[in-house]
Amino acid sequence: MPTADQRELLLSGIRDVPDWPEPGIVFKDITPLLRNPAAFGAAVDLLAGIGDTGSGYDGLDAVVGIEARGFILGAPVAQRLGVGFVPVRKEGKLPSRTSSASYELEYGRETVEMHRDALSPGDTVLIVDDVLATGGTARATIDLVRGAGAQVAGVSVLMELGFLNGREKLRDVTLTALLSL
Ligand SMILES: O=P(O)(O)OC[C@H]1O[C@H](OP(=O)(O)OP(=O)(O)O)[C@H](O)[C@@H]1O
Ligand SMILES: Nc1ncnc2[nH]cnc12
Repeated sequence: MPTADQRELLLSGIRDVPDWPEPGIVFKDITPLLRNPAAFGAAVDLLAGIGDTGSGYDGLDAVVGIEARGFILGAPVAQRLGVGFVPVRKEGKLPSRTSSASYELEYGRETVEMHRDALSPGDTVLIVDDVLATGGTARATIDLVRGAGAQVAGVSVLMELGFLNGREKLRDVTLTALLSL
């Protein structure tokens, strides 16, 4: 988990954009964080479990990242931990045979897909994304991973929007949110 200084660094890179993508939504924009190498690096290390209180997730076979912002964070986390990366994509983007799961978002409905041969039974993965809001995206991803016979070591997100209670949908996994907003 972040130290007080790391928390400030991460927070300084997250910008509120009111009424985007639709009226009433306050969008948490992480592009300033990505632009700042110190903040981006801290986010990657902390999502990988590397920090004051840990030396990184052990025993993983892959990191699963969720399109699109989960790719930006998840791929370097995989590299940091020395494992491969599995993309979970929005419907119709993956070229080979897929499994799919649908869910509701704060703003609309989505389907996510994963290649059927991306994971093997018995694999253990860490799921990475930027935001946990209603929890629908993470829930669907967990279900895809488990549907492949793999295990979820944890779900790590940069921030959790506590007022949306996404955590309630993820009671059966270890959820790590670097920030609760
Ligand atoms: O907890 P939930 O309510 O499911 O919401 C969280 C998801 O919403 C955002 O993705 P979005 O679908 O907006 O896609 P993007 O990363 O392509 O912008 C965010 O990156 C998470 O994946
Ligand atoms: N308010 C929000 N800001 C950024 N990403 C999100 N994903 C779902 N809700 C979001």
